Amino acid sequence: MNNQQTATLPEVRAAIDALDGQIVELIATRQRWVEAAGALKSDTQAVRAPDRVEQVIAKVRGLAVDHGASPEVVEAAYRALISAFIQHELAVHERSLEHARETDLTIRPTHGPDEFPALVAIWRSAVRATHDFLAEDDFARIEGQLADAYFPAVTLVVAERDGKPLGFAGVANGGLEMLFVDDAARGTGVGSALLAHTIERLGVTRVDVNEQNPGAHGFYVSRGFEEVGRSELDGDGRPYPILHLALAAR
Ligand SMILES: O=C(O)C(=O)C[C@]1(C(=O)O)C=C[C@@H](O)C=C1
Repeated sequence: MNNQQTATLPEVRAAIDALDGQIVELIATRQRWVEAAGALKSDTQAVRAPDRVEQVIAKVRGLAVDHGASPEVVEAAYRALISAFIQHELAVHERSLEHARETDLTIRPTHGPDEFPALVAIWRSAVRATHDFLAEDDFARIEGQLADAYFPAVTLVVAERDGKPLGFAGVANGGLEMLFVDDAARGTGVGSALLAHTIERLGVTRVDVNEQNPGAHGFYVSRGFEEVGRSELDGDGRPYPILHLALAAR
């Protein structure tokens, strides 16, 4: 093939295919750098960096002119490219946040009665957010028994981040008797980390959930539990139906 003026259509297409190979190779290299940028940024607004997008567009329009390309084509191509890269970078950024959240969590045995007030506060915040079916006097009754009766009856582990307790779980005889996460820390991996710890280290295979708490039910089912039974009344004989879940054989 000699030049664009004398080439046949198959030759033109072969030339375009060869160039696409080079362009995609360059896009792959660009992608690695964009991923590096995503991991360095602190929030999604920084990922989107609209000022930087305009800088890049101005720069490539100038380059287009220098090289005899259409600035409009180059701008349109780059806007599409960057927009796709932003979606990709947002996903990378989110994964790196998740990883950071998981790795900076510590799960440890409780320090004992000294920290029970902090754990009761977590319970209160979690139950207020998820157990709107619970009558006020039942709430007060359970709250009053946590430190004196419920905590001492289980192996109690606490999840903390930066030294601050954010959730706890209690286990007895292979049953997960309690797992609560401070409402402010919901969705940050605390519940998942506590559950994984109690399964892997404390031998949990069973958990009971209030039927009226679909969030908790969904949480356990999505992590491998299945329903094996139902009781009309809770352990104290009150009218809060309980679903019995067990870890499905793996
Ligand atoms: O320069 C950055 O900060 C990048 O993340 C790279 C890049 C790009 O693809 O050029 C991607 C996302 C931002 O919107 C800005 C620019």
